[in-house]
Amino acid sequence: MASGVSDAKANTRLNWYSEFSEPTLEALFQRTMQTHHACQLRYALWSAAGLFLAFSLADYALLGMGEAYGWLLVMRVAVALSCVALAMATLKRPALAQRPLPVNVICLLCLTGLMTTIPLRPDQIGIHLASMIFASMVLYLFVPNRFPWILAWNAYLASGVVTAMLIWSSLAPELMFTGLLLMGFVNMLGSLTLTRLDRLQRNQFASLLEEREINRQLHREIEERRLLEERLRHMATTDELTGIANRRHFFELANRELSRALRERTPLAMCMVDIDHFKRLNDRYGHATGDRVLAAVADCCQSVLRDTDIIGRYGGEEFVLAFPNANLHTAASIGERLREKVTQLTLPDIDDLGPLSVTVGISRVEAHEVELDGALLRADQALYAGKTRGRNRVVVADPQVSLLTDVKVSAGH
Ligand SMILES: Nc1nc2c(ncn2[C@@H]2O[C@H](COP(=O)(O)OP(=O)(O)OP(=O)(O)O)[C@@H](O)[C@H]2O)c(=O)[nH]1
Repeated sequence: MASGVSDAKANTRLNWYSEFSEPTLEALFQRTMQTHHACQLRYALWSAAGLFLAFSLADYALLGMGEAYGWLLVMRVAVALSCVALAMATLKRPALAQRPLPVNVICLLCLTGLMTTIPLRPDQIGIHLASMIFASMVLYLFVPNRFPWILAWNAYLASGVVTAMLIWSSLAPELMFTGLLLMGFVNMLGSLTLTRLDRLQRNQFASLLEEREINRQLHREIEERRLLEERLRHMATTDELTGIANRRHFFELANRELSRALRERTPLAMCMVDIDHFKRLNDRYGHATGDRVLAAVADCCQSVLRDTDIIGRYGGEEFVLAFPNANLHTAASIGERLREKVTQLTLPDIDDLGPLSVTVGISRVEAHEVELDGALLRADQALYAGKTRGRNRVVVADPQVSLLTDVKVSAGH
């Protein structure tokens, strides 16, 4: 995690004009800020259009209806219309707010328009200086332009206003000096404020990216841990070879069923299944084939069970099953179905496997029993009886009649 985050940090260095040094990161930042920049530019444009038009009233008051006023009015309307046009365009295409060309054309129009008022009203020095300071602050604070461009436009504004005043207004040297000092202060303050704002925004953006990266990595680690836990749980509860419950897990599930059976006074039958002559099969075909047969028999057993029945590997080639809500008769019929199915079992690529069979022992948990041991022992005894009676059969242990009864006597082999 540390390396990903430190990589992200290394990419967030800022250059002298407070943009990310990494171009792709700067592009991402610009994309993220696009709507905000477009909105900010629109406010600036609407305000500029309004101010330009509003000042035509002041022009009229000062100049009266005449040629100078006419020219001023034309200039003001032209600038205001350009501002409105760009503002409308950014509504449809917010990306325009970050394009140098449209923003700089508007800057040129507004600033030049502002300067043209000087020769037309050369005696209004105070108003010109105030307008210039106001325009300069607007450039720094409200026009979403890149810092070098903003510096360039301020330089244009300052030099233009000074030149115009030198040419058209008879400004006293000390007033000119005060004006220049004022412009210097405004530009210094504007630059500092803008770089500080830019840095703050980008640092916040970088922190957000870093936080997102940490979150992503955390999610990945949580997911990996969840998968690992799932695998461990699976390994702790499942027999690797056959995929059914291992002995410990089987008894956890079977004991839960026993508690339910005792609580609800419902029957619970137990069943032991053992593959016949498995040693012979192992000796003849090898352990690998023996393993495949074990897995196939486990699958076969599972396929005849009801949803509520439980199966586990007891050990070696022996399986243990629990049939909730099943009396001896039901359990015997499931056992018989299982035995029958195993006799039809084949392995796809082994033709001469010979007949497979299992012997099944069945018992039930008696009313007075609170543990599975007794029923398991009786199922095991029934299984043993089945083996001695010739295998490939289902034998039921019924303690009430002290009998081990074959469900159906099948030919042993
Ligand atoms: N391939 C394989 N064989 C196993 C595994 N576990 C136990 N066995 C073998 O299963 C065989 C069990 O043999 P026995 O207990 O004599 O029983 P059997 O040959 O099936 O004879 P009956 O049960 O009397 O019909 C032994 O040869 C064990 O080595 C296993 O996981 N894989």
